[in-house]
Amino acid sequence: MNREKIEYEGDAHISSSVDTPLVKNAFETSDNDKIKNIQHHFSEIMKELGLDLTDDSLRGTPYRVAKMYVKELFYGLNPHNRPKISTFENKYGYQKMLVEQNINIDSACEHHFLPIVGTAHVGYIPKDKVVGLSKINRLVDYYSHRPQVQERLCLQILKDLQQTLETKDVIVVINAKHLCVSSRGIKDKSSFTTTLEYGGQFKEVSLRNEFLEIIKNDNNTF
Ligand SMILES: Nc1nc2c(ncn2[C@@H]2O[C@H](COP(=O)(O)OP(=O)(O)OP(=O)(O)O)[C@@H](O)[C@H]2O)c(=O)[nH]1
Ligand SMILES: [Zn+2]
Repeated sequence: MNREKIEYEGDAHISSSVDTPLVKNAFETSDNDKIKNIQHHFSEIMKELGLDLTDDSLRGTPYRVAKMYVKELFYGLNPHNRPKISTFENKYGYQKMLVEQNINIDSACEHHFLPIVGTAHVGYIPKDKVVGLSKINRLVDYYSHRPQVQERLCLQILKDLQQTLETKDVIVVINAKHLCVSSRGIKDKSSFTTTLEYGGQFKEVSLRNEFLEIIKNDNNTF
């Protein structure tokens, strides 16, 4: 069996209080073994539901679901998958706000394992470092691909960017729809959830309002 030992030390870039809660040995099992184990358990769930696993359309589903969990939906649980964030010296001396808007959010609710879909908007005021634009989107994607609650997702993105950019002057807004609210339970199709977290200069109402004015045309259709 191909086992690789990976020491999980939490998200090196964020404080432990906003780490995703994981059991200590979460990364002692290789991806391949995780897929094999989840495949087994998911086929038991399907059988329990009365589904015929000899049917050619259903036969591959336990493997498909297992691979999707480990490699696609929850790849962000593995700290080795954190994107490499290249930063550059702020040679041009840009000192105003930079806003990366309408970043796609594809996440999953940790209470029901149902999708959370929406958009994130990230603003920051550079000090000595600027970041490659796409890296902000990549970081949002990484933290989204875990079982999440929206509040923690917002904080994880904020803390990581504050650490990476060496400035507290960061703001993160997420607008998202939770399928656990819209497609089951209360089945409210119209509501969505907004979270915002910020630090440094964004504690000032006027700067925060400037940011909120810039993002107000969020053309989110969910
Ligand atoms: N704060 C927060 N709550 C969330 C998030 N995603 C889902 N939830 C909520 O988690 C709660 C779980 O509540 P429970 O009462 O344990 O579960 P439930 O019986 O399925 O709840 P209902 O959805 O009301 O049927 C629900 O109210 C969800 O709406 C999130 O990102 N943040
Ligand atoms: Zn949920």
